[in-house]
Amino acid sequence: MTDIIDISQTLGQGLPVWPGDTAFESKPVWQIDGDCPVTVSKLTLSTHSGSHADAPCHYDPEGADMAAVDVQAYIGPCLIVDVSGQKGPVMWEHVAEDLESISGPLERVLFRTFRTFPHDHWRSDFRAIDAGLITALVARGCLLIGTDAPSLDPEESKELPAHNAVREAGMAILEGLVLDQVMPGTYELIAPPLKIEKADASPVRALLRKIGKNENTE
Ligand SMILES: Nc1ccccc1C(=O)C[C@H](N)C(=O)O
Ligand SMILES: [Zn+2]
Ligand SMILES: [Zn+2]
Repeated sequence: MTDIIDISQTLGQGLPVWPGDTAFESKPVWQIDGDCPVTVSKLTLSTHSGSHADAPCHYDPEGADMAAVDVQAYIGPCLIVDVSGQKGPVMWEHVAEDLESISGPLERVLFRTFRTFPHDHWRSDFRAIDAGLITALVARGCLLIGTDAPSLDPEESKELPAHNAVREAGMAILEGLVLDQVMPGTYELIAPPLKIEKADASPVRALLRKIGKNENTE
């Protein structure tokens, strides 16, 4: 039985995207036929398509692009926390008990906010992460915050408090993860972004490897 869990959305036609953003499209430029030995396609997509990493330049005009971020943040031990039973923004008090039970540094934390991930429709009412929770995670040595929601902040937010708390701490961000089949617990995260110059985000193939004591570890 594999110890790898794929927590990535599938990028394909009809992928739900941020209202007004670029729809995902894959079109062949060459196709295998009598004269042509290969198929080569052209992808058209938003940098924030599906499961993706934000680059600092997405929310900070002076921020680094995707080619300049430290890839180490996206690989290493992580904690999966299930907050799908609560409503509204994810607050420190919702997760204090889970996190305080973990001794040592909490380098990466991924939050499951959906009971069932909306693979085929956009959910504008997704749950944001409260900026105070991010500040509390930074105090615990957190390098990366991840969520199954398409953003850390509410869809209509203009102030982006959560992204700004991340900016101040220099944390890494993963959004659009698929966590509804994952038991809470400790795993190894493997989710490096593509090295794209001038990009404000990059799709990732996000994977978890079972390592720690989880309810589902044999
Ligand atoms: N595509 C967009 C278009 C306009 C405003 C936001 C988005 C986002 O995708 C949000 C992004 N995922 C974020 O990091 O919050
Ligand atoms: Zn994003
Ligand atoms: Zn974001």
